[in-house]
Amino acid sequence: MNGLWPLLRGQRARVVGSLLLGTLTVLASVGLLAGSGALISGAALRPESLLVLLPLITAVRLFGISRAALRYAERLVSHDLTFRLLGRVRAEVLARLAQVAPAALLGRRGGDLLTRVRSDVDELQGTYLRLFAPTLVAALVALVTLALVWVVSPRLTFLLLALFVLAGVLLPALALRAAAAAGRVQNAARAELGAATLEALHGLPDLLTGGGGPAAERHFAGLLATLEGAETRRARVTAGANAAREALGGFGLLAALLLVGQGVTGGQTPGPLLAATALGVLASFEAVGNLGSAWAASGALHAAAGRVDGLRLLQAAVQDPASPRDLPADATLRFAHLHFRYPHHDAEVLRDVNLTLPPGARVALVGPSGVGKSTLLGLALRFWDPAGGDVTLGGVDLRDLHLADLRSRFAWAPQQAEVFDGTLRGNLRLGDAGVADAELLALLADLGLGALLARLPGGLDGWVGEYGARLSAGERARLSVARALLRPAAPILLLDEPTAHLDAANARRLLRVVEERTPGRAALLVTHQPELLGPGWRVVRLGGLEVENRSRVVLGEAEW
Ligand SMILES: Nc1ncnc2c1ncn2[C@@H]1O[C@H](COP(=O)(O)OP(=O)(O)OP(=O)(O)O)[C@@H](O)[C@H]1O
Repeated sequence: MNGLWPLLRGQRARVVGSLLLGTLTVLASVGLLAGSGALISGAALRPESLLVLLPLITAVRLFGISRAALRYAERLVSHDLTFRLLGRVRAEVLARLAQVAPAALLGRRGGDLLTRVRSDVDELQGTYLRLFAPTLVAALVALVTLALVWVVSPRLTFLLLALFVLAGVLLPALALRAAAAAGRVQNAARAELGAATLEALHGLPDLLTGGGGPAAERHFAGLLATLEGAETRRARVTAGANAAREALGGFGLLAALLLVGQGVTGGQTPGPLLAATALGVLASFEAVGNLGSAWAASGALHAAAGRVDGLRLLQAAVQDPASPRDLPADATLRFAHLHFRYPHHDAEVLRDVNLTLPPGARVALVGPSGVGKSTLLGLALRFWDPAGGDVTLGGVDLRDLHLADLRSRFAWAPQQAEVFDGTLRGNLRLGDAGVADAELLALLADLGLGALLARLPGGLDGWVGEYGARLSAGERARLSVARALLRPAAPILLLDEPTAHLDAANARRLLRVVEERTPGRAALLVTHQPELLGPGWRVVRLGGLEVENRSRVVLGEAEW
């Protein structure tokens, strides 16, 4: 349970309250059954003395009513605790993902991340309800039951202790061991199924048209068979353990009848205690029996905690400085003798790159595919830190600036334009939440998206679909540029191939809009179509045609 205890930090009052209520609920059940047994046999043995039984009648009623009230109160407290726990874990995990993105998340499978963030975190919400509460309540109930039984029959106490250990510790431990391998297979198959489903849904058109359908079907059939096999093996173990536990409870009942019965026939024990003890013992197994499922849950919870911790422990590629410097007023961006290689890669992507982007400058970055143009923009945004040389803003090293401050200086339109499943307006307002509709409409018209507005049912309220599926690639790219243009406070625009999906007329139009709408702001634009640029642009070639020479930067040459 070591890895799971920290989840409960700061919740001591609720944990203690819920444990007390849970224990009292089970003891009320034990009291109800034991009291009823004593009452019935008392009434049968001495029907004439009903008055003597009055306290017992009251106690039985009290146990009956209080059991429901206690259970209700216990559920309120424990569920409140559970939801607090879930809220905290989810917030922590999402905050961590935001800190380490994008570098630490690249290369991780989306489906696996989704399973961790959703299913594993959901699983962890059961830490208290499914593991801690039943275990601790069972221990407390067992102690109280053993103490009460000791008064009636010390011999029965020892036997009951042995049965409790068997039913609550040995049996679950054996069951857990027997089901462990199946549990591991089940977890792995579930994670793989989640990832494969997401990938298959995403790539469905490619699978259908590229003939990959049968292979994908076989993969899914294999995974489902593995999952089903593992689930069946676990279910068999659970069924066997449940049957054995019931048998132990029945054995406890028989032992109580036998041992206390001897006392009753010998005259040392009052008759009504026979039924009271036997039924009380049976009721106490309710709590001890729950230990089996608690143990079974413990495996899944530990696995989930491990996988969630895997996210919590992700190392960010860049850190916020301990004492950040103030943002400089000057927005000159400079790469000086820059070297960079991606983590876990030997080859340098950028080697001795020098480039200055003064305020208001327009620089177009060109060069062969894969030479590192997008990477350079990522370094300006400090997604990674350079391996050598430095990147400065207004003369201040980026590593000395608060990350949020630094990124507030850039308006970025990435190469893969990210469009969220929502309305056109919602997507545009990511750039500026307060921007008026009239301004949005004017910008869309400027960018040649008037036809999209007219076509999309609902106009600005029109739904763009998942990842902008209802838009063309060129429309998505222009939407992304519009978003960047709607961040007027950012003095530097980073535009990564915004014209890649546009025809020449629309591409020229987009570049003209960028120029007209960003007076005084600098722009670093990655493009493979420098011939479309106006005269205000300085073209910089990153690398030569040979990959070996790709670090050579030629500044300001009129190559086209
Ligand atoms: N996250 C990453 N991890 C490892 N290598 C990467 C990563 N991203 C890019 N690369 C590699 O770094 C090199 C530069 O990639 P980059 O995307 O910067 O090139 P580019 O010049 O923008 O290319 P293009 O013109 O095709 O968009 C490529 O060889 C690419 O394979």
